Amino acid sequence: MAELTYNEKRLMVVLNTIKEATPDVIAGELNTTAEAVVQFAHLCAEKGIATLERDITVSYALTTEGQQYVTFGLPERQVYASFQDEISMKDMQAHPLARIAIGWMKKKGWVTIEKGIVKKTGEAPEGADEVALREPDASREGILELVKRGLAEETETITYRIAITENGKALVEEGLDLREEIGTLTREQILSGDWKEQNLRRYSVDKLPKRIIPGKIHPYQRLINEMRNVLLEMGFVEIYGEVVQSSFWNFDALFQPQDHPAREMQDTFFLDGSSPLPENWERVRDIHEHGGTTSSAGWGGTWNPAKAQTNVLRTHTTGLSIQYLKDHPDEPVKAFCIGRVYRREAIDPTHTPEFEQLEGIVMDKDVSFRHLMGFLKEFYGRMGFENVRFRPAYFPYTEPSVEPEVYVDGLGWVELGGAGIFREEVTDPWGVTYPVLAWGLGVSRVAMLKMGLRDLRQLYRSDVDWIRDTPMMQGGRD
Ligand SMILES: N[C@@H](Cc1ccccc1)C(=O)O
Repeated sequence: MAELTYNEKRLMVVLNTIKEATPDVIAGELNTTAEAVVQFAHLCAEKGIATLERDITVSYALTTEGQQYVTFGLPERQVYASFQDEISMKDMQAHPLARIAIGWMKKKGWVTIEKGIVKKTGEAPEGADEVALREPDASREGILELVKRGLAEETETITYRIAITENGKALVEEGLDLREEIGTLTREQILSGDWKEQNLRRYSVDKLPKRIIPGKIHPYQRLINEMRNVLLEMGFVEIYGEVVQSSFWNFDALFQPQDHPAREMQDTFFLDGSSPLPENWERVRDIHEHGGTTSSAGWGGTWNPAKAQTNVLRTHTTGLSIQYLKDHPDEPVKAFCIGRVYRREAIDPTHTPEFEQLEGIVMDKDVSFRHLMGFLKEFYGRMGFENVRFRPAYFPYTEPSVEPEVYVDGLGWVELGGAGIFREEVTDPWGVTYPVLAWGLGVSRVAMLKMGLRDLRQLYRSDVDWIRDTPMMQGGRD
């Protein structure tokens, strides 16, 4: 049998003398609370040395309203007694209890009502409810009737009886070590060797504790926080922006031609509203039409301001970078943004119409493509991707453009975003003259790789088991 705790032993000693008692009585003996006694008894009962019987008794008491009727009777009885054989409804209504009484008198068959006259039927025997009003425990049927009417209330009392079993008696007869238990040792007790004399509380080291499920940050949010910290540590400032953007900032300012396929309905969520164009929008128009004051030839054709005003759910965060540059045209600029973007994608394991992007820009005198690759290597390295390489790519707003790839064990090289140096067509309208390194990446893709997910949708489901079981990432920080 498992060791008894000090408290269980004390309980057993008391039980051995009194054999059986309520928790209150034992609590008095042990100088503790009845609740504690029930708990000790429960543990002893599990060991078969005591029994714990639980008894629920239901009792009834009148409510304040019920008490008001004890002396003169229920409302229907009082009103019934207030007239002879019959009374007009109108006269009866003068009685303060008439409103409650009328329905009950009818229901109980004491009266009939015809043409505004209330007539006694001749019989109005005392009901079980009236008996219960006098003596709440006399009639169960009656008291339940009163409970229904809110005139009485039910209260449950739980009583316990604790008794000793034969095994329990035998155990106490054998003798129990009743020295007080201690759970901690002092330095003195250890030095003096006194600990050997102490009755140490036993701990079961092979028992698994109950699983504790504390609140924790969602694994995806943790990763986002981690990325944010990496960039803050690298000296970037965070920028924020609206989810709803004008086509102007989402596309035109980034030198995406107005007939670019990405601007089609099937790729972008277009909204009903529109936004006014910013100051100097004409420069963007000129760039598109003929290159404006830059060395560019532009896209040609006529640029349509109405098209640029149409609102969209942002398809990338790059529109925020260019707006930030417009407001901060002087070097140096090191800024990043983490935000949700929207694309009209069919949902499958690797595509969702909403996902997060991380975007960064660096603008300074003499920064070059090598710096861009250096920044990206540094960032990916801090995110745990040691091997990074770059493949040539195309974006309408950068030149040169690359797609960084990271090496992932088991998967090989995985594309992880886009990067490049903003074209003059993008920077010139806002008076930005130094080179701007720009890059963006899909945060959810990084999450898939880091968490080994096969299905991107897992990040957005409220799957509490997955959230609980996903460990805090290695090297992850808050
Ligand atoms: N906006 C690009 C990423 C990018 C950002 C900045 C420069 C170049 C590319 C995308 O959505 O994929």
